[in-house]
Amino acid sequence: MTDSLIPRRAALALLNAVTIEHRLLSECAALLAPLDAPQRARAQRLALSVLRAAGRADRWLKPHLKKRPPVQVQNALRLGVVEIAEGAAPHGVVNDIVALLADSKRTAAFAPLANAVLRKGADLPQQWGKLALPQLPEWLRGPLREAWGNSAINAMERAHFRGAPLDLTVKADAAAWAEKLGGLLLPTGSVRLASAGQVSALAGYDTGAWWVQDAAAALPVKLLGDVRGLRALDLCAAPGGKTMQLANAGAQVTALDLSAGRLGRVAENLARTQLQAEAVQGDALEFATGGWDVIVLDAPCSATGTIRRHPDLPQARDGAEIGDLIDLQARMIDHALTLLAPGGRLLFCTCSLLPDEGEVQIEAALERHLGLRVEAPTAPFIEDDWRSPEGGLRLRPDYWPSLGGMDGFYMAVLRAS
Ligand SMILES: C[S@@+](CC[C@H](N)C(=O)[O-])C[C@H]1O[C@@H](n2cnc3c(N)ncnc32)[C@H](O)[C@@H]1O
Repeated sequence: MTDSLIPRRAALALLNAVTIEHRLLSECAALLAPLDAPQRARAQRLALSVLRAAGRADRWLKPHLKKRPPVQVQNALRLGVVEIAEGAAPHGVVNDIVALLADSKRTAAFAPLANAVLRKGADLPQQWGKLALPQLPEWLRGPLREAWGNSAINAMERAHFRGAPLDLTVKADAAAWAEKLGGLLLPTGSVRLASAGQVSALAGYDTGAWWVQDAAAALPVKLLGDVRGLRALDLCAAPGGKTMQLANAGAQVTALDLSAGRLGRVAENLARTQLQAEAVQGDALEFATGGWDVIVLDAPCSATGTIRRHPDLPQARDGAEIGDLIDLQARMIDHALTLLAPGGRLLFCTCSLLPDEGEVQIEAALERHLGLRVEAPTAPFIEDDWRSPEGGLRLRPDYWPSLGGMDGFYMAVLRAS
């Protein structure tokens, strides 16, 4: 097998797993296991590019196909179109796509069609930018349109298509690290790198000077202000981004997570960054130790705010689990409130774009709990249009367009009377 065919074959397997079996890329590690590290990275990059651009590739393909072929074939064609559009040598791409299709009984009959169609793509690099942006699937587009309106959706889709830079949360002296790594110091204190390559090869990784965390994901803990010496419970902690922020800011932290495997990642991250926290495996709904000054509830959610990093999500999921997640978030809020010390604060956040997992969740909690109030955050870097009426912050991928965007997030600090 040629060098180029191996990652292309693996990328196609990933695309089929996402679009046919509805698995997330994070659940497909086994498909990449036989590849060496550079091939694995290349296959992942290809799959991500194609998932991001699938709608645009389909638009280009449509006039060249009498009817839509089976999904495996469509995925192979998408792979070819996106690679050629992004500047790969068309001849090599076409040969490999034809070989991949010819290799399987189920798709072999389509190899000549792929050959004929992809050979028409020589001017794809020139045409690509003129084709309409890929759209989110309707299960997500509908509720988002209702919440934020059409022009916001278009802006979010543009941000999703652009993808995401690499953001770091730095333990100390972010400005110096931004300079050292050739990155940008963001207004909120995160360091942003345009293109990172291999993260573990960057300066400061081995010494634990920073960890990877989107700028939006780093914001909730910053809203808590000075937490030195406070007893802090991170109820859904893994992989530990917020635990590390709390520990680095001087809180005494307990990090809880349901998943033992994911809690292992918290331990690894703490060890690398030489930060201290007690790690506990358990269910947030059953955790009974109270008296916390601060509780962070970064609740399980639809993760729809992370689509620019995870373009597999809209295709692998269909929104069916969101009702259960909303119910779980409400029960977690109610239970967390019982664990606070008098005057303690609950920081609720989700990486969701859906108000039902953010603003509406907080409005409902305020109705259920008399005396509960939202503390409007005061940090100087907060922009006016981030504030939502109930007192929380709404972040969206289309914000900070000139800086490279941010993940979608919702956050609110609650104080019980
Ligand atoms: C959004 S992630 C948390 C990200 C983390 N706070 C960070 O900043 O790195 C949600 C986490 O909730 C955990 N989780 C889900 N259900 C849980 C439960 N009932 N109790 C505790 N943790 C739970 C998941 O295992 C997952 O690690």
